[in-house]
Amino acid sequence: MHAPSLHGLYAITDSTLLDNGRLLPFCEAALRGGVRILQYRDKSGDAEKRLREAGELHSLCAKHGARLIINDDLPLAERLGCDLHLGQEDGSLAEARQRLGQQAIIGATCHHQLQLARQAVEQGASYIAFGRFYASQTKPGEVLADTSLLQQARELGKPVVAIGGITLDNAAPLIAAGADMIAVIHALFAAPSPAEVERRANAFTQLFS
Ligand SMILES: Cc1ncc(COP(=O)(O)OP(=O)(O)O)c(N)n1
Ligand SMILES: Cc1nc(C(=O)O)sc1CCOP(=O)(O)O
Ligand SMILES: [Mg+2]
Repeated sequence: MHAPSLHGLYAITDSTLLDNGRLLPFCEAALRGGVRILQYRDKSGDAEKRLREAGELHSLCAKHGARLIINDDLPLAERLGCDLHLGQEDGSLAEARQRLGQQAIIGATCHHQLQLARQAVEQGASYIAFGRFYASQTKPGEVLADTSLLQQARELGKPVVAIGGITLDNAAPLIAAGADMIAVIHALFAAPSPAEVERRANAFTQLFS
């Protein structure tokens, strides 16, 4: 597999928005629209469903030259040979790096704190994610991150992700401030059809050119 480009639109799935058979067609539309990093984020706790869906998405991503990042679940990432995203309460980054190997992408949630990002880099994170930048429908909570954080985070030498309430209308200042990737759920997948997901993915992707 060629080296991944940690740049551009980072799409994240949502089990509510993508239920009733929408997961695969909507994700394939996002991939057609230019997504090269897709995160499987499922909070159901249904291990059988998670294994099946993640496996299907892994094959789909391979077909499109994209990477599949599993949220929260090191054993699932290890089993499928996928990449991983860990939050502050999701286990040890160092252990994940040791188990998944040097080639794996392992991302870390750093909220709005550079100190968390420094620690994550020391423990082997491939990218550092900050948020929320705007009010999020998916994950309501205080908006604490701002664009100056992105500029400072660049000095840590790892790709920087911005997340939280990002839409086509508010993404540009984050990219201008130094976000290498913008991670999006609602503004991408709360769409009425795969065609609209593809159009939105394409429009987000264009913001990076
Ligand atoms: C790219 C990216 N950034 C941040 C998060 C949030 O991770 P976490 O804080 O562990 O919260 P959950 O997503 O697990 O609810 C993320 N998933 N992806
Ligand atoms: C999963 C997640 N983590 C966040 C953080 O701040 O760490 S915000 C968020 C939800 C992102 O979804 P949307 O694009 O719909 O706002
Ligand atoms: Mg988590």
